[in-house]
Amino acid sequence: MRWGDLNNSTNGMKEVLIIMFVEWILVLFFAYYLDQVFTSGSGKSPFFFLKGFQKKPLSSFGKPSLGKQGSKVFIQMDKHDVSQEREKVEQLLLEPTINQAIICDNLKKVYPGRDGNPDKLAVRGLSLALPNGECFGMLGPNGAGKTSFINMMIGLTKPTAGTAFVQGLDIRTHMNGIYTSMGVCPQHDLLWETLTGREHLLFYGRLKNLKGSALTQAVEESLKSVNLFHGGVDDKQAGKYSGGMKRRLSVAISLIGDPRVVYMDEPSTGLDPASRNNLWNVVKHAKRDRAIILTTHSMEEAEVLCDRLGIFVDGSLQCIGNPKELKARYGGTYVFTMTTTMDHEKDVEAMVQQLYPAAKKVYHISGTQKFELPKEEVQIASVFRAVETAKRNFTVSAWGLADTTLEDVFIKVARDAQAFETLS
Ligand SMILES: Nc1ncnc2c1ncn2[C@@H]1O[C@H](COP(=O)(O)OP(=O)(O)OP(=O)(O)O)[C@@H](O)[C@H]1O
Repeated sequence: MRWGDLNNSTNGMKEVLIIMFVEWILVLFFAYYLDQVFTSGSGKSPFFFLKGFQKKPLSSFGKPSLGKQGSKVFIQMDKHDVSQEREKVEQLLLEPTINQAIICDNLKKVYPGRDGNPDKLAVRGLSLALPNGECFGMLGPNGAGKTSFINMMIGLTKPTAGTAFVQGLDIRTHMNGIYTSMGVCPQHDLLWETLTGREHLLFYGRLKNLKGSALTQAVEESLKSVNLFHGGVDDKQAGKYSGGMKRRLSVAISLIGDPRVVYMDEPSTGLDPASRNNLWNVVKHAKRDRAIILTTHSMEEAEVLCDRLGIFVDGSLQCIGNPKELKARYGGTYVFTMTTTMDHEKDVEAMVQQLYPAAKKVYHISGTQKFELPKEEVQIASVFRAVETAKRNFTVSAWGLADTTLEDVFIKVARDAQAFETLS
């Protein structure tokens, strides 16, 4: 066959080539469609191509947003601090500055429902701006969407809507550029059992473009900083490390190569108190000149390490601020606890009600009761006097008066958000 034979109507080659070309175009579209609908993480609705024809709503910044999950409709009302953060993001997007390490712009993640289940809205429009040198703590109950958020930021999954900018680069289009300045400590250690701690760091150091003596020095400093240098542990296979040692190695990996932005997903899980303190010192030192996003279930860790905190419940930020601000905003109460025998519970309740009629019982289990007392009314001396009188009338095994802790704030915010979710 020669090109000239295509004009010969008797061999039919021209028609065959046209059919192949048309088939190729159709199959290309079909493959693209299957990829969009079935790809893990970025899976879209089977009718995603119709979205372009739908009328787009005007900007949703700062306004309550209405959404639908399965047959359930939810109304998302931003709290004042959260809408302020949104406005800040909006402003920063209009006038970008180099000072911001991370800007999340209405980031959303929806996992398509399978087997008749409704879609899962894991992240419902997160707006957040993080300057260089800030450690931001993300707190939230299990399943709140923290890992889904981090997975989008590190390029493991694609956002369903919205986007984020890391050092000015868009996570949807410039992930390769972002990888060079990013460190990650995942929730579950991703280590090679047969490689030593030192080999892991050499490998990741090379990925970050470190070479020669700079690489050797960075690896050594890194091993020392997480206490994996002495006693030959650096040359032991990671498979033989304890859980705590693996965790410390994961943190060291996330920090090697001087990344500008680091994500740490529950970094101190499974560490004993001494190793945890050591790890906190590493993070405190590291956060001086880089932005860190850290998820944790430990309120103590959040208070020690984070400059600002966000409490994340059911895919949305419920509040944002530094730990002191949050305690002042959501606290406003002292917590009075008293333990007696069960038959004197009523006496304790009567005593508290008489002292502070606005007191609220928040916890009660076999003789131990907790009350929230309005801070502005409480006089500590009168509480002491009332307890002394009570002790003369019945046996008090233990009692205490405490200021609001971050844990109280967390429980309150999570409970209120879940109650609101149930109501709507
Ligand atoms: N690939 C997936 N497909 C469908 N649903 C998912 C997927 N990954 C997570 N989810 C759901 O999304 C929600 C958020 O999960 P995510 O793991 O992000 O929460 P989390 O806050 O990190 O929880 P934890 O503190 O337990 O790690 C959960 O309800 C989870 O079941």
